[in-house]
Amino acid sequence: MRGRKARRIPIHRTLPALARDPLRAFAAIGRDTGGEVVQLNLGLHRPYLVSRPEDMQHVLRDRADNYTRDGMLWKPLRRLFGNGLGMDGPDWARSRQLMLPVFSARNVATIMGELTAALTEAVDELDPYARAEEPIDTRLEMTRIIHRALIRVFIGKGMSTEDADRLGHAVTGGFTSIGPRLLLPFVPDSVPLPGDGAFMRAVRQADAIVTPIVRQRKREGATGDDLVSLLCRARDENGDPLDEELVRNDVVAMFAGASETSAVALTWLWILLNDHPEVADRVYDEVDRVVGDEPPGPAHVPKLVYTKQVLQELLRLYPVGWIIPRFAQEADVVGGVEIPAGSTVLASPYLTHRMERYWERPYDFDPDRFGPERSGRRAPSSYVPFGLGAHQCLGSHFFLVEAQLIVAIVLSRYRVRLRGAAPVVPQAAATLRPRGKVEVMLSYRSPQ
Ligand code: HEM
Repeated sequence: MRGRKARRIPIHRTLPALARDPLRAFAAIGRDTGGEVVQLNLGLHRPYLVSRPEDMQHVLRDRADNYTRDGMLWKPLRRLFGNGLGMDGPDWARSRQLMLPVFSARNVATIMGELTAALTEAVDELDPYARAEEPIDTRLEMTRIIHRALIRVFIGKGMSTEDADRLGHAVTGGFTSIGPRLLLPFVPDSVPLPGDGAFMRAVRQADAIVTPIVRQRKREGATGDDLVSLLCRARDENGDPLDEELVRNDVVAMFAGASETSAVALTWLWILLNDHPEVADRVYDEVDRVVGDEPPGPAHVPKLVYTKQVLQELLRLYPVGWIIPRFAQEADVVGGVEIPAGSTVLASPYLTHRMERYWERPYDFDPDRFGPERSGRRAPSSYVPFGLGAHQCLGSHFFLVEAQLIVAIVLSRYRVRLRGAAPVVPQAAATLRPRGKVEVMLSYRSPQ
């Protein structure tokens, strides 16, 4: 099968613009090319950019065997995740198979009570800020709340809240410090780059926290139904238990996949509600109507319909996983364009979600797009915040349920206002996050 050579977006156009404001440059390329597969000329590094729904399907789903997690992003991350869930190959396939039931809608329903308790206790810790009328650092607090939930429902006993926070910092530190290796994927591991030391410290810290828990769980017989026990009890194709390192790798990969993404998405939430008061009013009204004077809990989740639409639209406009890099093992043709073996392919949900062909007024924040009347008209794979195909996010349902609960718990107690008047702009790092610190003020909605 032959295709045409990719149109090259030249270095003088891409590099300065990408360095100044990668997202704006990215969006402009997407607009100009109408979703055609193009090659970015970044000097030594020349990745292919993919965004049309059918091309996303090809790369991430239909030919997932050819487009693997290697090269850009994944090569440096391998040192943190090791083999297993965070990577590719037989260890990944086994771990994914093992973990699928944990993330099923049925299992998420059974852990929802525990999840609500963990989230409610974590939100309680915001009370002193509301009483003292002091701002909270949204990203830090959302991260803390998410860590509390993750340890309670997935890791079980054995990890203290301090260790969960330290593991979270290690993972976030790991993601931040691999920045230079992300930008310079052609530099061999043997050549030191800034950030390497911090990254390796993060890897050692993750080991020091998770490995003793795995050892202890194995010693005690791993009878619980948390994720660590499940992995400790699992057998490989020869009937042997998974080794300690593989269990450690899967726990770190799950924690990393769940915490940074969820915390960043929930930070965007308060910004968007602040910028769109008419949407915020509807969310407050829905929480009041559905939850009333009861403590928010699992029974309310299916009724928080508009809240879910807001979360879905938030992930359309700001897909936290804005690019999903892959490495072409063999030559292929995508969207009529030749992809040589060994190329980096960047599948970009950020661009897919901004294509006018699939989205009316794509730059507007409009949660009604996800209402029952308009959802049915959506083209397949035009909404991909959780990826697609073989590696599609395991935690997407869990995230939406968790976020609906957080919104219900927070908004039934407090009115949330963003501090400062300057508009918040996105920053493209390993995740698509708001640039700088985002602070909010909480005030009680009813007298205390
Ligand atoms: C806003 C929240 C989230 C977003 C935007 C998100 C996004 C994604 C994306 C785009 C992928 C695909 C990566 C790829 O194809 O290489 C992915 C994979 C994954 N996510 Fe999520 N995620 C979120 C929350 C979660 C949560 C809460 C969990 C777990 C509790 C989780 C666990 C995972 C795992 C384990 C994978 C790897 C699956 C595999 O490789 O087979 N994610 N996520």
